[in-house]
Amino acid sequence: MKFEVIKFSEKTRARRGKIFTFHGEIDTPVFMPVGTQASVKTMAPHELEELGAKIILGNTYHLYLRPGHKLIEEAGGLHKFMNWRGSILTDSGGYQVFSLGELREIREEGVTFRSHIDGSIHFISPEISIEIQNSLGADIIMCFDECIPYPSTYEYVKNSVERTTRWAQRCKKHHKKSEQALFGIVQGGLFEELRKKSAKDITDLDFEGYAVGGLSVGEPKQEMYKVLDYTVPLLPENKPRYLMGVGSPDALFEGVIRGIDMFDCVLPTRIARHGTVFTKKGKLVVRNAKYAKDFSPLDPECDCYVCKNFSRAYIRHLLNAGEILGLRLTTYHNLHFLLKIMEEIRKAIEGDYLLELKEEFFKKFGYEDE
Ligand SMILES: CC(C)(C)OC(=O)NCc1c[nH]c2nc(N)[nH]c(=O)c12
Ligand SMILES: [Zn+2]
Repeated sequence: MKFEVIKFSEKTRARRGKIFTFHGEIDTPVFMPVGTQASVKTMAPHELEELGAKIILGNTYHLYLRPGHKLIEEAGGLHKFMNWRGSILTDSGGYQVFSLGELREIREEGVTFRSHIDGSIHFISPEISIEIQNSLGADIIMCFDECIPYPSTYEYVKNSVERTTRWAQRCKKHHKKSEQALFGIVQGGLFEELRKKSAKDITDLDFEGYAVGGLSVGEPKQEMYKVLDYTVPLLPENKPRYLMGVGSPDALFEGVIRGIDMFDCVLPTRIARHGTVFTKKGKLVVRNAKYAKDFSPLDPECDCYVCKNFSRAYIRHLLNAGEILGLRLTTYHNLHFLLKIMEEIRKAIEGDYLLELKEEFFKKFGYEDE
């Protein structure tokens, strides 16, 4: 994997860059749609390509439990199995074990947990996580870390961060496949001293990219931005920076301005399935009765396939009738909306008007500016 910064923004820490993997070029800053179980829910690969998605996420935890990483390896790896021609980043399972699996035990060696699917008992260690990600064959893989719950005591966070660093060391030692780039993950909760210690210890291990983990876990957004203000500058300028689990429109702008290059979030696809879509003028709950006879597009300012061909009334009907097409149309539009924002952000960095774009977007979307 190669990363190039093409342009530094003058008035912010934003950067316009390019990541080169075996599966193509990725313009940054980039939003990565989440395809947890080898599918970005309701979207076919050709639709993701139409939308301009260049990299998607897969999850070690889910794919290990079902259908199994060995099966996917026999299929020729995750790209082949799901017939996705772009790039893939797999998360290490750390976060998912803590949030989905019924956690049984965290030890230095690794984590024992019950599967959320059938209750069977499993054990994942840094080494096993790397082996699973090697079998899946993603272009970018993540260290096995503990995503610390919020809120947590200083003591708990300190011990956890130190173990996450030892786990990162074990991941680096165990990772042999150079065609897969291994990223380190910085933790530390909301404690500045622990974030700085984690950033130093993880960057000292020298990875191909760095993620900021343990944010967007329920803390106030302003707290998250503060952590980024003092953590991101400690990460090498010539490596990609990835803010995990973050992706509401405002957080994308705030993260880019603070020097983040990569984002992932289930939000756009999840709220789509619940009938909420993004528009330039804010969120719109299209399954709401008030749209029963609204024959205008989801977002009159949107140029996506859905907004050019279908009305709010029709999509509302589909959702209320439980028609799967409804989920597909809201998902397609929300992904277009976020991918389009990232395209506008990339252009704004190139033209040095990122802050003006943010101002205009926030005002129209209805975000009260801080
Ligand atoms: C609650 C949501 C998912 C919104 O955010 C987070 O949990 N944010 C943190 C996060 C997301 N994905 C991760 N993967 C790993 N390995 N470690 C992490 O800390 C995280
Ligand atoms: Zn649209």
